[in-house]
Amino acid sequence: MSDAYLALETGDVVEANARSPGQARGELVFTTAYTGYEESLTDPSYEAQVLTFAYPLIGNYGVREERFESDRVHPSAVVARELTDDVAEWLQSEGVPAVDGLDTRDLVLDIREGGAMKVGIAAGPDATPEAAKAQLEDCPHMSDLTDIGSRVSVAEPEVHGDGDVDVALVDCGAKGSIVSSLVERGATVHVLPYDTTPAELAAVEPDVLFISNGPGDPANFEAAETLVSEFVGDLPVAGICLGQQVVARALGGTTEKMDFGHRGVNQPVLDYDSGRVVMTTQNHGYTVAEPGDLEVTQINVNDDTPEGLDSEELDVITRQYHPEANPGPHDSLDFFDDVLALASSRTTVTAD
Ligand SMILES: NC(=O)CC[C@H](N)C(=O)O
Repeated sequence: MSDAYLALETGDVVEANARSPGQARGELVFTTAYTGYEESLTDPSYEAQVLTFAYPLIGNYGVREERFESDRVHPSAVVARELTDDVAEWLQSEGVPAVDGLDTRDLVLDIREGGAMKVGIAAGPDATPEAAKAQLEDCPHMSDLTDIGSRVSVAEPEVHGDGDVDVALVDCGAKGSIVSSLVERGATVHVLPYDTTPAELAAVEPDVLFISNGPGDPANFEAAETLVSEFVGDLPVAGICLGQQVVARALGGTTEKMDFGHRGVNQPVLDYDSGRVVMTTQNHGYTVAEPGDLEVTQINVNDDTPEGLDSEELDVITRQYHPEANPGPHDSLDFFDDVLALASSRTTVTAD
């Protein structure tokens, strides 16, 4: 007997098994990643979304904290064909509803055809279809979550590492492995709140301004956009995922919502300069539509959307995918070397 219900925007109610009880709502998205469930579930970019795993078995190598990208689970609920007990117990302890035992192929086709949509979920002994529908009715649009940054950012600045290059990482929901990728390469990383002001940024005396990944609509990260507009040209600027979108918007570009986005660990990206295609990890539902003052240097082979933007004149480099590769292929880790090289060459030029 089913003890969980998913109410979809299509009007369908799907029955499932409750693996972690509770009620939730959010934007229903899917990832095709077959590994990396610990990293995905702790990625702050999934805040306010309900994450469906297209791969049928999730949890077959346990749950280990070393692989977490932040200190909590961010999707508001989790959907899979089959969750192992390890993952179900972890989600229960985090109070995040989870369901399995449904045909996730159908759900993924619904999302591919109808686009990312709202969902309401009710799971557990008292769950009813009506409760799931009530959750759906209360579900806001992603773009209406205007202060989503406050749910995922540090409240106070933090410093990590003790290197020669000072990176100001504006935390719009940063993954932990972005910080560690920079620290491992010899940076001091100043993790700053998403609403940092230009004066607060200047006080850090950074060598590079780096805008992190993060959840929701990039249009809702106006403070970060202001930082880029104010400091570009004076400081090298880098960004990952939401960071690329914010940087493009600050430099005269535009962003738009995609139908169902890119979420997985095998998204092919063509680099125009080298002619090489690399495999990348991705998690985004918005894309840069117009790059403004930036040049598109990399594109997604599947749909030609911009994956890398650059301005040699302004010392800007950004990536739409996740070069920190947690989880996922390590093909693009050299992005972090490129960012730090930009900062070091700037330091030398200024000293001369
Ligand atoms: N991983 C991210 O930074 C996601 C960026 C943005 N929230 C999007 O969905 O496109």
